[in-house]
Amino acid sequence: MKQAEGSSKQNPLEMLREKNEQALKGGGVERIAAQHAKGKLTARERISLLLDEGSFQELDRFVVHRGTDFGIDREKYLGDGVVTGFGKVLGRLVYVFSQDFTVFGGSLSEAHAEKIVKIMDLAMKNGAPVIGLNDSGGARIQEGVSSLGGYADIFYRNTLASGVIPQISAIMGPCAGGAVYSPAITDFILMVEQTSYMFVTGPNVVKTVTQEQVSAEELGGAMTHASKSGVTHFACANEVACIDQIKHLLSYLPQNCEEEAPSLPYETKGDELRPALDTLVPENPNHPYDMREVTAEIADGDSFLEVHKDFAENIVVGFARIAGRSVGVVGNQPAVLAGVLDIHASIKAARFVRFCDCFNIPLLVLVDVPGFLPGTDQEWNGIISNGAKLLYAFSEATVPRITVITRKAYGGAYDVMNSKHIGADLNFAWPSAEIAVMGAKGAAEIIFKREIARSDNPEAKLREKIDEFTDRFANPYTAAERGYVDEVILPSETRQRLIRAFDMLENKVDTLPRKKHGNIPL
Ligand SMILES: CCCC(=O)SCCNC(=O)CCNC(=O)[C@H](O)C(C)(C)COP(=O)(O)OP(=O)(O)OC[C@H]1O[C@@H](n2cnc3c(N)ncnc32)[C@H](O)[C@@H]1OP(=O)(O)O
Repeated sequence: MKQAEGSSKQNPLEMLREKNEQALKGGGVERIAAQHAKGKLTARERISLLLDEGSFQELDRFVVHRGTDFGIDREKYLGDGVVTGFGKVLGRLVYVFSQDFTVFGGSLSEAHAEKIVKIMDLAMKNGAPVIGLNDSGGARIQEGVSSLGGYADIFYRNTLASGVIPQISAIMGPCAGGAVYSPAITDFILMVEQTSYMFVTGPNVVKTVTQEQVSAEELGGAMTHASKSGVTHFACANEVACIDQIKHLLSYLPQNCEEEAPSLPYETKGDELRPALDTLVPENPNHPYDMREVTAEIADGDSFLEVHKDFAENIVVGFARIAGRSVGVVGNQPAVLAGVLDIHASIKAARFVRFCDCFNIPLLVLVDVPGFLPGTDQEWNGIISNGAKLLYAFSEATVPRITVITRKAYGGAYDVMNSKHIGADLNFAWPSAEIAVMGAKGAAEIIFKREIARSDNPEAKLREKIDEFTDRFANPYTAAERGYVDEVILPSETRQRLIRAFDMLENKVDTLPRKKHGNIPL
């Protein structure tokens, strides 16, 4: 379009070009250089890595803040510290917001919040995941309560969207104060090692209040939250790895709660037997083995994506494919604490089970559990209500659910770990399975206490009673006689059975009693 002769009005196309150029600069070249110097990418660079090339449609590029206090009205940046819009990841629609630390430290103003809310509302109406790339100094200090209101608007939507569309948060810089509660409500959190941190109160406040001296990294860095608190599901070596992980994760998930997860094409070549499984469980029931090896044998190729890898390692959770189908795997891990269930393991698995159930992802549960962890620490910190979370999560899940008992299934933990009694669809057991109230030694010591004490040779008597108990209960057949186990199978045939079983359960329909919502023991 030509500018009218003699007119001082700027050519409208030129004006748009200039505005676009200005918006792309964010907080300016110096701040971008400072961002790069910290080993961080800019908001826009992150989006281009995440989305399929050319698929990004930005919204609200020219939004500016409306603050007036402390001279902030003299400093405005197009976009106001967050880049928002939609695009495709591996050909599927996603909504994204990416906070721009170069503009007021990515802090959240009322306008910034409105941009995020807009894409969240669109995502809800159109049934597609929201991905938040967080890099922010939190509430825009100059805006006061408008900013706090903006956060609450987001928290509210995070909650309403929970279980409707997948929500994924990547933490790629600071995320402090109340700001942490948006990611915390989302389904998965990923953090970048060394450049990101999350805490409700930072090291300075901690020092003032508790006199503890702690660095930001130690207090709320990626590895801290991956291993100690369990707040983050993935700790990533760098931003590129983090974004790759988001894409990988999305490939297992449906777009929303009404859809099925995408299946990859699969054609059996008749080679589903896995002979290595026949010798994987050690003969000595007290010797460990790695449940991840079982998963690797059962799943397609290297499809197992472990979630929460460094947290509560006595239970393993993650996504895998079986004959192309996306499944959620929960497995006790005999290689760590003998696979015992404790508070953290129960919480970790319960949240994962609930995610899978929200999003129609069938569950495969691998059981080798000696029971719940004893001790004052566990009791005083609530193993009762926390263990109940896992029981509740399994009991409530209506997705196809299959259990394979590889070895121990003792006591209450047998019931909890997706037993038939709490609604599992099919339960298989390996011949090495021991389904009993407790281990043979503990059981013999209790029920034959007097007989052993009276014996001339208590040690030999105990041995005899252990053998007697082992013969009677340390096997899968008593449970199989009652139909609590549907079939005792050869370990090598597990994958074959699972392919068939998940196929059979493909059209499963199950409903819960009508209610507003249940009351999970939080
Ligand atoms: C419901 C939510 C409630 C909350 O969010 S409560 C939390 C409120 N936020 C905070 O307390 C954090 C305040 N910020 C900081 O502590 C630090 O800026 C932070 C995030 C650790 C980053 O430190 P540095 O990497 O050294 O960067 P810096 O301090 O030079 O900041 C870069 C630019 O960003 C600005 N900034 C950071 N946080 C801000 C905020 N919350 N509101 C307004 N502006 C903020 C800061 O002024 C600086 O601006 P400039 O580039 O010098 O113009």
